[in-house]
Amino acid sequence: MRAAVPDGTEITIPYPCDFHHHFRQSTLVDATVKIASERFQAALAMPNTSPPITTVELCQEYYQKLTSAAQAAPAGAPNMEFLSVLYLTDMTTVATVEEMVKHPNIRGFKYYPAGATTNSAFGVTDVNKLYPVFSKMQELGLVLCIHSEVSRIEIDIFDREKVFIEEVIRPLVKAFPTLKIVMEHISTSFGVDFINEIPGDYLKGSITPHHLVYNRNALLVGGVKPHFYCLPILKRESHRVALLEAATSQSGKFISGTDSAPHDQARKESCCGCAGVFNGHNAVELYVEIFESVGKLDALANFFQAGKDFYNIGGDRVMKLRKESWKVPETFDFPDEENPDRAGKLVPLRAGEDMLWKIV
Ligand SMILES: NC(=O)N[C@@H](CC(=O)O)C(=O)O
Repeated sequence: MRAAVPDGTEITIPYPCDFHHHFRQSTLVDATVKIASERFQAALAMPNTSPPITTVELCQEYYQKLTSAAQAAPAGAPNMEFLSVLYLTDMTTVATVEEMVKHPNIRGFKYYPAGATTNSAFGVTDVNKLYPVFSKMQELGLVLCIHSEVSRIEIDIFDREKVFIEEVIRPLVKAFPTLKIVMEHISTSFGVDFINEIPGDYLKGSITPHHLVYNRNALLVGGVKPHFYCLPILKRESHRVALLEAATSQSGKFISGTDSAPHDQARKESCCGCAGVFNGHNAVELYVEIFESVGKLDALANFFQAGKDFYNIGGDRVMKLRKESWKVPETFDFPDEENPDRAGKLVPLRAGEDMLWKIV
């Protein structure tokens, strides 16, 4: 254990961005945007809404909705920037790539293997058919964000990232060496090793706070804890340690992406609970806390800046944080998306527990 810095210590970091955020749709948007705007200069909005954002038109409608919500938010950053990605399907065409590049907020595609996670039923079933799309993306400098897990039922849930790397990503990177790719929310040492192995600046890995702080014991020891269930699923301790070494390595290959994924409490605490951790309210503070725990506060700047450089987010805004504890609420009251007349609740990550760092 490293010596912790004393209470009251202040640090300054590049204003964080979140390169993987689920704002959801309908009644949740105002609340998720308000919370995110208190912490992030820019956020990449995930397109696995219901219905999914598969066209430029749907994307721009959603972008307007997010932007209006940020402007209406009483606190935080009214200038918060939203980056958009379209949901890649088997039907996506080269013409769509040519159209989307005309809109500066649209940065690329999100590739969900069909069946891999929440609202991924319209995702990709045959990656080879999309090679012409990737070729055009490479030519135009768009980003391919990938949920890097196979979804075949015979593959163990803890092995899905490892298998996907060999079956899909390695051939993809070989075929398109200058296509900008983000392996999102990597969860294993296999993801870390693969990203480190590929030279150049075209392949990045985003890492969530929960994969840095928790291993699968948080989910499974002492009873099943559904609020720690997410995809990719939390892995064993050696993988968490590898992720933390990667995030703090200052290599510029690993970037911030919270995967804040709110689901109503009733749907999480269920006999078939859905995947997703809600951390939009404390993600930055968690990154700081875990970097501090290994004596690597100095590496925060590289971690946050690497993603901003990759996605060309300019500006020299900074964020100050102080070592000062505060308590995370037990729940947040949110309208229920599926039944707006019902008062929904979200259970945040670290519900009822203390955080060690506070945004000044
Ligand atoms: N991470 C999750 O467990 N869930 C995400 C989808 C995703 O990013 O995989 C969601 O939309 O709920």
